[in-house]
Amino acid sequence: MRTAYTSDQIRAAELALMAKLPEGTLMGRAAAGLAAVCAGLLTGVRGRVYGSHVVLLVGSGDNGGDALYAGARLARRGARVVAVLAGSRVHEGGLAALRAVGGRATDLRVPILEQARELIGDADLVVDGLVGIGGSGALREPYATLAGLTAQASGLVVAVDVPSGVDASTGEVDGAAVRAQATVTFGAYKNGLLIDPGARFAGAVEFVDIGLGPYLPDPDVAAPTDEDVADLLPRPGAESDKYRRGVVGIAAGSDRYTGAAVLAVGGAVRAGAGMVRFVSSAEPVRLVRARWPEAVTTIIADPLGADPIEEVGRVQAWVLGPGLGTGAEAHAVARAVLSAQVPVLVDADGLTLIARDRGLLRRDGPTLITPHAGELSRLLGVPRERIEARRLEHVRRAAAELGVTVLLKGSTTLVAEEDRPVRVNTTGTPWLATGGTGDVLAGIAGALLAGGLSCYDAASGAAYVHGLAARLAVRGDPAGRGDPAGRGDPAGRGDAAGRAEAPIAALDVAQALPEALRAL
Ligand SMILES: NC(=O)C1=CN([C@@H]2O[C@H](COP(=O)(O)OP(=O)(O)OC[C@H]3O[C@@H](n4cnc5c(N)ncnc54)[C@H](OP(=O)(O)O)[C@@H]3O)[C@@H](O)[C@H]2O)[C@@H](O)CC1
Ligand SMILES: [K+]
Repeated sequence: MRTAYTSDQIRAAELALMAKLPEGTLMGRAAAGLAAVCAGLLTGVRGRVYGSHVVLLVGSGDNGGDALYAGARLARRGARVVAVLAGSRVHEGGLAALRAVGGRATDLRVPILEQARELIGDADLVVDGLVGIGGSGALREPYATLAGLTAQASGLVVAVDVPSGVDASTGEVDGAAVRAQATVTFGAYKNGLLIDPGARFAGAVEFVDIGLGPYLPDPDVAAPTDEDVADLLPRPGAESDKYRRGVVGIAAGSDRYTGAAVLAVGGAVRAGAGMVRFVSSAEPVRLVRARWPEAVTTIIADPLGADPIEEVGRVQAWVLGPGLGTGAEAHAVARAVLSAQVPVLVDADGLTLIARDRGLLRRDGPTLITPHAGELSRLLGVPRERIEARRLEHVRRAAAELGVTVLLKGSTTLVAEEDRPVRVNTTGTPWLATGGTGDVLAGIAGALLAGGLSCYDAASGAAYVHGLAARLAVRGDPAGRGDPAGRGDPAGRGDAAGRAEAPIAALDVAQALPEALRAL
């Protein structure tokens, strides 16, 4: 599990560790790690460090100090290093170290932005040491303009600890921020490096161990890895039969919306459900039977009757909602499904129904909801843009207010449950933003719930394999990866290895699931 922390958590751990070490030790470790990463990148691009132009953007705190000491190390290897002193103060020790090895600082008599514009444009490497975990709120001037100027850099941009302008604790970006190709982070991951929009600004994250590990508390956020997900996925044993592997019921589709049902059933079948029981009206049942003969289907004879799902037989978990519709009949089906005591996943139209009738959530079994920002907006009465900008805050709020497990879909999918670290999904690709992929995800998570996983594990496991399958489908990449940042290219142009990407349809994701599961 890759764990991440808030600024306050990191600071407390640093204080405890610092108390045991001579002054300056931690900054020394941080700067050495930062310089090593920068040297490696420069060597990769130019063949050597010697003679390269390096510009340090230096704020008034220790983040600037790290940049200065790292700059001194690069200057010792022959780089031409200039520090842009942007703050009212500067880390004196760092500046002295840089000057001692021939590094320069900007002339304080000439307007800083004038000098910076030219320097940044010509640099092989810009090191962003404006603010780190001490930053709060939108960047003030001149930092904001300097951060904006890095977008015009023709060379590499490397952020120190966290890109300036990204809130390290939340990933929120309020105004200008540095967009880095790489971020060198010290001691532990910060939440903002994993959660969008901040994560998009960080580029590839390089971790430098400064010995903080034993002093860190329980994490605030955690990102499962291949091994974590492989460990939690149910695997059939010799004793398994279809019932023990888990029967998932899917109540989805309507005569008007049939595709969502086919996709949700596909997700469940391909993710390894022991059996899928599909229940709906006649037309979706006909189409599901045609596409997935594995599913056992039931046509609801009387949606408004006493128990519309009475005929369905035993299931260990339900998926409710994709394409279900939002009328009186859909509401009656939702009420019947939610009155079962097994885990229920609520998605799509099911979310519209519970937004209108919160009483549906008062139930005995565990509930997992899987909204995107728009659906969560209706559930919480908060504008969609606000949710997109503050994903961590709102996924937690939804879990607390609704008393359910929440999977918030989007560019970084988050899973929240009260009193647990928020799980962040690191697989996926921007190509997943296409109709129907959410229905496949619901089917996968339903299969995992029926297989006995908790809502928390089923949601994060499903998001992970769904994202891996999507990458496979997009790239034809047998390992489903090939991207050092572990993320798709935000511009959707291709991964770091230059493999071409192609658009995918939701069914492609379902079809790629077995290969994704094999790759784990
Ligand atoms: N502690 C450790 O053991 C280690 C810490 N390490 C490093 O220290 C970093 C933390 O250093 P830090 O605490 O000095 O804060 P930092 O991030 O440099 O920024 C503080 C200054 O920024 C300013 N400022 C704030 N918000 C702003 C805004 N919106 N817009 C503009 N300015 C803003 C504010 O300036 P002021 O307003 O006071 O002039 C404030 O003084 C950490 O990220 C890591 O890199 C490593 O060396 C490893 C060991
Ligand atoms: K920074």
